[in-house]
Amino acid sequence: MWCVGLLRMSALERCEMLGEVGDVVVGGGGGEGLQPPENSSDIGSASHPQRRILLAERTIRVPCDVTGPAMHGGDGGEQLQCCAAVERLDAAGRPTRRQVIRKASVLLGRNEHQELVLRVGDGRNPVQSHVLKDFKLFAKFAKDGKCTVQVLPENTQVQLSDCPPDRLQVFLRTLSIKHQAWRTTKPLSDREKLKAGAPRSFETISPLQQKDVQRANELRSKGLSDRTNNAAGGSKTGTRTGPGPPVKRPRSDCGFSPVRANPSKKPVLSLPVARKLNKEQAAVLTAVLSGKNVFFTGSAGTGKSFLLKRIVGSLPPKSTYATASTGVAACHIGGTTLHNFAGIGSGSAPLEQCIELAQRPGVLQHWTACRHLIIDEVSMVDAPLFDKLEAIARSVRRSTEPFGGIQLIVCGDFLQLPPVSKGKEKAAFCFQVRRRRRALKYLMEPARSWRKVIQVNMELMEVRRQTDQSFISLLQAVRVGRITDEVTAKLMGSAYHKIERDGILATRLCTHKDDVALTNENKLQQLAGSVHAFEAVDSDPALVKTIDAQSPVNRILQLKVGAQVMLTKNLDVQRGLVNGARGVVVGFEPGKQGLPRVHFLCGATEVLKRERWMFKAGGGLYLSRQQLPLKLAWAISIHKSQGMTLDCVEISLARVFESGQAYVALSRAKTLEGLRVMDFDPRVVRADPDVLLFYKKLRKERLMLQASMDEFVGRSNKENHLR
Ligand SMILES: Nc1ncnc2c1ncn2[C@@H]1O[C@H](COP(=O)(O)OP(=O)(O)OP(=O)(O)O)[C@@H](O)[C@H]1O
Ligand SMILES: [Mg+2]
Repeated sequence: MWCVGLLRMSALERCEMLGEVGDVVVGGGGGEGLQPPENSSDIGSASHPQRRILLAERTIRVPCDVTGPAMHGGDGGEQLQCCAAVERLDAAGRPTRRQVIRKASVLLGRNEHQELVLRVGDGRNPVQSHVLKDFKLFAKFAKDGKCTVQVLPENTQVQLSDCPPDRLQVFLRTLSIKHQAWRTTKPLSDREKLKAGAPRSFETISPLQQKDVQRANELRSKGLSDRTNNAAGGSKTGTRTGPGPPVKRPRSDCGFSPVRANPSKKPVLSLPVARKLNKEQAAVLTAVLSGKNVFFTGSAGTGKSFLLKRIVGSLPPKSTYATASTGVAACHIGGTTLHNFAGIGSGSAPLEQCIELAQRPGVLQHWTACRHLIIDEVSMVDAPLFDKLEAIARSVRRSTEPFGGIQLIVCGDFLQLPPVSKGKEKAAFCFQVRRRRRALKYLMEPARSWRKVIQVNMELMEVRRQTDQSFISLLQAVRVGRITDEVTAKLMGSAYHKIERDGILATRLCTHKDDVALTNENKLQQLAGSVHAFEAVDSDPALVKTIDAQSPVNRILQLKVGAQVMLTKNLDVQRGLVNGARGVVVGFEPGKQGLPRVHFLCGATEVLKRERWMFKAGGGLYLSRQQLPLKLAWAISIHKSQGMTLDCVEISLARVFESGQAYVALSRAKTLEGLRVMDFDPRVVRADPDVLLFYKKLRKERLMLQASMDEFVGRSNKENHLR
């Protein structure tokens, strides 16, 4: 069965295989963790399902190993595609000669003497090989896809840039751990090498395994660490590794988490425990890496934003723009708003004017540099804006291709919040256009640009936010507006849920934002004790409005003991200190800063320090805000809660005004027990009929395609059998 074969195939072979079956090419791995695939023994078994999750247009068979591409031979941490600059340095460390390879292929391997070698090629031929014995690693900007390896005896440095960040981090981990594990073998002297007379060879390094980590750690505990433990990270000034004098302690820049609790007090290296993508998510990543324009959808909590972050980490940063329809959603994926990217203000000006705005210095650079445009929460992007962006892209990029040839990666759930309507007219979703008809007032038709641009539609089915199957089913029913008596009874019954614990009250989700501000202000005022105010430090105070629009934290945060708060950043996922975690302020530290001590529902009590958020502003500008990662959480608006996962919520649905709004509110809760609906009325639950029709059509197309594919697969299986 071809599924078994895939496990042992190279990326290229898999591309060919998939190209044959479904015309989808598997790209490089996305650095999805370093563990061997779970249940790897039964992956190839006959019972393992070949998954097809496409809604329409194409059918992708999910190769069985795409959940952890970084772990598999030929597709993991041993190679990079990026831009490389190789510089010769003089004695003072100044570059004297520089060779730039824009589309470089960088490989990690071993030569005939089993030495670690960094090989830089132009895709076809190796151009340079550097033995990594004594080198410095500058990995501070690994998260931005950049690093430098300085090879000391050669006085050469290799600068890598525009690497997919996730992949670079895996590459650096592999380099560091392999380098340390290699120290168990005594290096040959030049004389010994000559004597050995081995023919020149290069073998790509094997994927990183637990035994490599173990060996590196054993060496550390034997005291060799003084010389070697610095390969783990990097710093501004570089981290020297190799037989030099002891240097700085490692940092965690390239993804290492040196655990400091071991008895010897030495940092321990470990394989990263990155949360793996499930098969559906991995299939989407595969489709994206194949270069297709992809729309993926799925109900609330299926991990769309989680996956988008991985997609961002798997694409070259210089040409990838992560955006979302709202500032809060953009912040979840570390991106910017779509409006900000486009540089066309609100986008309501006529097309010609918008094209002019998009050609302003700084803004034009976004449009020309962009090769991959990511849009999260696309349900809130209206059709005129989408069509306009498509036309702008063609115009400013001087291309007749859809969206000017930019690869579009679009995600969202059209059964959640719709685009904001202007006036009384219902706004059109970006997959439809409004046409005036005589008999009917308006008729929605498929939008021209949506159909022209989107090549692959996929749907994530596995809900990750909730685990209780009956609650998941309840939410699915609400999503499509099918409210049974059982659903009504459960939601009405939730009004009696006691969800307060340890002084932490439920967050009220409000339909209108005025109610939010009022509730939070009043509740804070009602608390006894003095106010502690924390002012943000903004990189550019003149652009406070731009920062406010994208920041998940306010410029001024006022707290008192007893204030209900919510974490706005993932601080420690393992301990439950995640974005949306609920807590209560229990005190303030003594001293000038007076940092707040917060007790969280997960049980942890933490003193919170300022965190930094970075935002991309128009004109290629970066802005930042430093503030405590907290916001008042007596109340938040349903619109602001889109995309969030919340511990304990209280909802009043009486003033719901949008279809999908009730579903968004209810689906923020992780459990039914953590939810209290004050006044449930089945009439407030509405699913937009246009969206239901759109999804129905996509599913129908998928089923038709699947049937024809089944025929094809059945025939080819039979033929194989007969051969
Ligand atoms: N593969 C995964 N492994 C572990 N956790 C996951 C995975 N995928 C998603 N999650 C978790 O599931 C929760 C929901 O994910 P996410 O917010 O990305 O869903 P979503 O589809 O974007 O939801 P919404 O439509 O509400 O925005 C998050 O806590 C996320 O960390
Ligand atoms: Mg999301």
